[in-house]
Amino acid sequence: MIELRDVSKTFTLHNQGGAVLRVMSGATLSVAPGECVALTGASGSGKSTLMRMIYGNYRAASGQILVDGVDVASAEPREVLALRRATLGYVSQFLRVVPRVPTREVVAEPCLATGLDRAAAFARAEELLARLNVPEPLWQLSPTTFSGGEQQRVNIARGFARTCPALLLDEPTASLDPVNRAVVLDLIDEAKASGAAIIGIFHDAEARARVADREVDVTAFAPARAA
Ligand SMILES: Nc1ncnc2c1ncn2[C@@H]1O[C@H](COP(=O)(O)OP(=O)(O)OP(=O)(O)O)[C@@H](O)[C@H]1O
Repeated sequence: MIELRDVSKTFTLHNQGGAVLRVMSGATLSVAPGECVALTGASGSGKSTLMRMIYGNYRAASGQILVDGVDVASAEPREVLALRRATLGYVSQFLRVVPRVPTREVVAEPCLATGLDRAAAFARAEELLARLNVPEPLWQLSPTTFSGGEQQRVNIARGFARTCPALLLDEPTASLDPVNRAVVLDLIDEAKASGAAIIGIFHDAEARARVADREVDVTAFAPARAA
């Protein structure tokens, strides 16, 4: 479902004299449906960069990044957007809040975008908000004024609202209390059981051990130093 072939990445810092940073080369990785792979490696080794390349936020310098057969590395922006709508989900730690949109709708939106009818999309949103202990009186309000933890749980509810065949998780349990952390781990298990191919960054070692089938150390993809 997710397959990386010989992917490399360089950053060109235009505002710093055009300095070129080579951060990755030869990244090769394959994740099957129902499998969860945890990215590991020291800080700065490229875990987030790899994830952002798969989601299409960063452009790979070379190589192929196949998600459900679409090569994100060479796809047009509109193809990447279509892939995100239908196939590829991303759960980060932070919610991008759109003012005036009520929480219930923020969570239901990915389901509505895939054509689910409103009643079913809102029912799913409410189920997730309840499971993640977001108080019901808040559901009709925009999450703009919510606490950090409430916004994070709204974001997780949104990320798991629809069943994505491919799912990227960036620290999904970071700074959650034990009860909500357990809910998130259950949601990950459920996504796996429904066939999602998952790549995650989990600094929480216990969470990683519980949900990951395999670990991939991205340090192995560090570019060889020039002589
Ligand atoms: N937008 C960017 N522009 C320039 N360099 C970047 C950019 N994003 C990341 N880098 C560089 O790429 C390297 C990998 O960073 P990345 O954030 O992917 O590491 P990480 O393994 O996720 O680290 P951490 O565990 O600390 O979050 C770092 O050296 C970083 O400075």
